[in-house]
Parts: sequence; structure tokens; C-alpha cells
Amino acid sequence: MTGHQPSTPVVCSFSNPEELIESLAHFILKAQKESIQKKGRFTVAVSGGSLPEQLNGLIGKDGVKWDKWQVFYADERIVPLDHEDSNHALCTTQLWSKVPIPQENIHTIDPALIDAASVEPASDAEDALEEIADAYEQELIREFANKDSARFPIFDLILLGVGPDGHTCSLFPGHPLLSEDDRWVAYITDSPKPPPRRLTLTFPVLNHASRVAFVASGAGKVDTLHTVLDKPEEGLPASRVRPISPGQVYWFVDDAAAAKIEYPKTPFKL
Ligand SMILES: O=C1O[C@H](COP(=O)(O)O)[C@@H](O)[C@H](O)[C@H]1O
Repeated sequence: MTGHQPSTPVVCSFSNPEELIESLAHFILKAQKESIQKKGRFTVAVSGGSLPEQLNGLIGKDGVKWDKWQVFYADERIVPLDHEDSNHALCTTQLWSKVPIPQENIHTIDPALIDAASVEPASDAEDALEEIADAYEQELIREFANKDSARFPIFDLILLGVGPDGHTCSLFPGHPLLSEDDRWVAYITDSPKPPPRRLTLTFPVLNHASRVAFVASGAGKVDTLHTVLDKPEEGLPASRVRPISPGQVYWFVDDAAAAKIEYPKTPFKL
């Protein structure tokens, strides 16, 4: 049965956020190198929230082949791409505007569909939301299906954050979307964290990736990490990210966030 087993998390804890950021940058560079050697490109999904700032270690770093990156969003909010709530806007401010990545390598939701998907009430926007999710799935299919011919896309790297309630991407505790096993991209209209309308990659996509790296830092995440890593039986969304072998899930955390974790930590090495 090897090849179809869920991986067990590898947890690396760093004494401070700076060390975490530098080590994460080296980890990403290694993943980039292996991916480009194998396939000539590096497919990455990026989250919003606190994650983009943790990618600062890549800015100005030698060896980053930005022209080989193909970037998608792990989740996105249904707001204009320059809106303060947009994950694309956040990533642009924190990272893309500071590095030489070609614009066409960053795959956003279709801006032409955002107005129709934003009408009130949400029930009148369902068709447009379906369309915007379908369009993003098609964007993924164009990138992956012809090249990798797999049932689900196999991202080289998915970079995730975890919210205080254990959500990741826009997969929230107790939401029916946690059972989605077919779609690559889905929409929600009832996110408990604003804004309510969002697109998200689904669990099958997360769990087919070659590598998923969660990043969490600061004492504010301490109880969440304890539950997610030590009590997976509670089924919080972040606990359910277990890419099938040979895929692997990593946790990059700092000691403040990891203070209550009983789960064994692994020394970081490349
Ligand atoms: O709403 C979101 O929240 C999560 C977690 O955010 P964080 O600020 O607690 O790191 C984030 O990963 C996701 O992309 C975002 O849309």
C-alpha cells in the first residue's frame, strides 16, 4: 500500500521568527531546485493571512528562479484584486512587488467575474460564484492536466497558514466543504471570518501535493497548534492536511507557537 498512505507531519521549531523565515526560504529553494530539475517549472500555491510576510527570506535571495514559478492562491476572497481583503493584493504588497516574478506566472481569480459574484443577496450570486470557481479550476487544469495527467493537480509546494479556529485555506471547522472529494476549487458564502465569500482549494488538492508547508509563529497560535498536532482526532481542518505518500506535510513553527506541542519535533536539515 505504499504510495497511498497519508504522511505524518514533520514539525520543525525555531527559536525565533527570523530563524524560521530564513530556514523556510532555504526549504523553498530546495523544493524549487528539485522541481525544476524534474519538470522545468515550480508550481506553488500561496495563502493569505500571516503567511506572505513569512516569505520575506526569499527577497533578494540568490538562486530563486522566479521565471520558473507558477503561482496559484490556496484560497482567495471574492473582492477586487486590489482590495485590502484580497490575498492577491496582500501577496503583491508583501512579496510580488519586491521580486522579479513575471505577472503572467501569478494566477489570480478572474477579475471580470468578481462584480457578478459580489451581488447581494448571496443567493443571487450563486451562479457567478460557481462560474468564478469553475474558471479558477480551468486555470489549474491548463497548468496541470496536460503536463501531469493526474486526477488532481500535484503542486510542488503548497504554503499554508492556520487560523485560531484551526481553519486553513478557506476550509473552516464543521463546514460541509470539508467533505468535498471531487472538485479542485470550491466557493463558500458563509466564511465565519470576513469576508464571507471565498474560493478555496479543496482537501483532495492539498492531499495530493508533493509538499505542504504550514507556517505558524507567535504565542497567539499556541493552543491551535497543540490541538491540531496533538489531537488530530478532533478533526480540525489543518489536522486533515496529510498528503498521500510520497507527499509530505511540514510545519515551520517558532518556539512561542510550539510551546504546548507534545508532538515530536524534528531538527531542521536540508
Ligand atoms: O482567512 C484566512 O486565514 C488563514 C489563516 O490566517 P492567519 O493570519 O491566521 O495566518 C489564511 O491562511 C488564509 O489564506 C486566509 O484567507
